[in-house]
Amino acid sequence: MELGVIGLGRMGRIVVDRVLEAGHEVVVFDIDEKSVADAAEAGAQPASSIADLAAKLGSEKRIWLMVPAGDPVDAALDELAPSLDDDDIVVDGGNSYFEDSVRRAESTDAAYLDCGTSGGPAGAELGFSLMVGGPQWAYDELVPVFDAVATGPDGHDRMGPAGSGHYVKMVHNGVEYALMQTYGEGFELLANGRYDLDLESVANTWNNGAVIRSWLLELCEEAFREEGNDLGDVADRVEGGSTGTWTVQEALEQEVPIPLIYQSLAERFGSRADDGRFSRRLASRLRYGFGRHDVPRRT
Ligand SMILES: NC(=O)C1=CN([C@@H]2O[C@H](COP(=O)(O)OP(=O)(O)OC[C@H]3O[C@@H](n4cnc5c(N)ncnc54)[C@H](O)[C@@H]3O)[C@@H](O)[C@H]2O)C=CC1
Ligand SMILES: O=C(CO)[C@H](O)[C@H](O)COP(=O)(O)O
Repeated sequence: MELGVIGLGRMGRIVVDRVLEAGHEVVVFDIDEKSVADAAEAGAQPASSIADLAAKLGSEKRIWLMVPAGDPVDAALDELAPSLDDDDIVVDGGNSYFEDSVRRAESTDAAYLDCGTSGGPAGAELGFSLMVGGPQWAYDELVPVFDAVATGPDGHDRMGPAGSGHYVKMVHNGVEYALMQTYGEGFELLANGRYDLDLESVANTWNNGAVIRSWLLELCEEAFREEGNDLGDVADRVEGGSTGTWTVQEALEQEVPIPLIYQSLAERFGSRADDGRFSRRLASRLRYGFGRHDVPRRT
């Protein structure tokens, strides 16, 4: 198969590498020329613009967008629009708001797949977990690409119609916020409690057989190993928040109580007052662990 990939940052580049590795051909574009040159060196065919990428793909285009959510997705779709028709397929693998994806699916001539992507840059070696919404035929057609980008055939599935992939990913991120918050609180109590504990050792011990073992807990272990028992200069400031905000807004609309997820989001907002809470400093460092997001540091 031949796949066009637009957006070659932390995530898009992994899509390119994994699809190439599986033996497919890849045409790439990014507004950053160096990213295009780097991907070309890895074996992809470079394009000089989105129109050029579409032209290089010929008929029955399969295109994966991995650009930041919001305006960049609409900008890319606007540029693609003159080249698309109903036997083409566009995948949005970013963290788009699900209602935007429904709108885009309705207004794009191509079949549109909204694909929630989990695993982060740090998960590249294993492959991602992909939650896909949109037409069944388009999902079926792209199974070889999803097999390559995901952990394998079990790492992806069609969730339902347009919007459902990004909806499931939105809720996934709400869960992610709450898990990070609860690990943060537990370690904050241990850090300030009765015993002088080695927190890397605690995390390691928990990761070996404990009920609460998980990848996020492995990333806690990594954070203590790399930053030190007191998290060094990691600041009490947790960035991000859009996907958690959408989750809470949706829960309010559906009248579903999700107090833990709401409280985790509130903690992030509270962190912007910078009063030095350990739990939030750990949450911030974990965002680097899985997503390679910048860690604000104490000055
Ligand atoms: N980093 C993470 O842990 C995860 C990120 N995501 C989502 O994946 C998407 C991409 O994220 P990252 O790769 O982390 O971001 P990134 O900032 O590392 O890369 C984005 C890339 O898109 C390019 N770009 C921006 N506008 C463009 C346009 N109009 N045309 C072509 N290229 C354009 C940028 O130059 C950059 O190379 C986002 O929606 C993000 O929320 C999803 C799951 C995990
Ligand atoms: O989707 C992700 C992980 O699953 C991304 O890392 C995302 O950026 C995290 O969300 P936020 O920026 O709101 O913390």
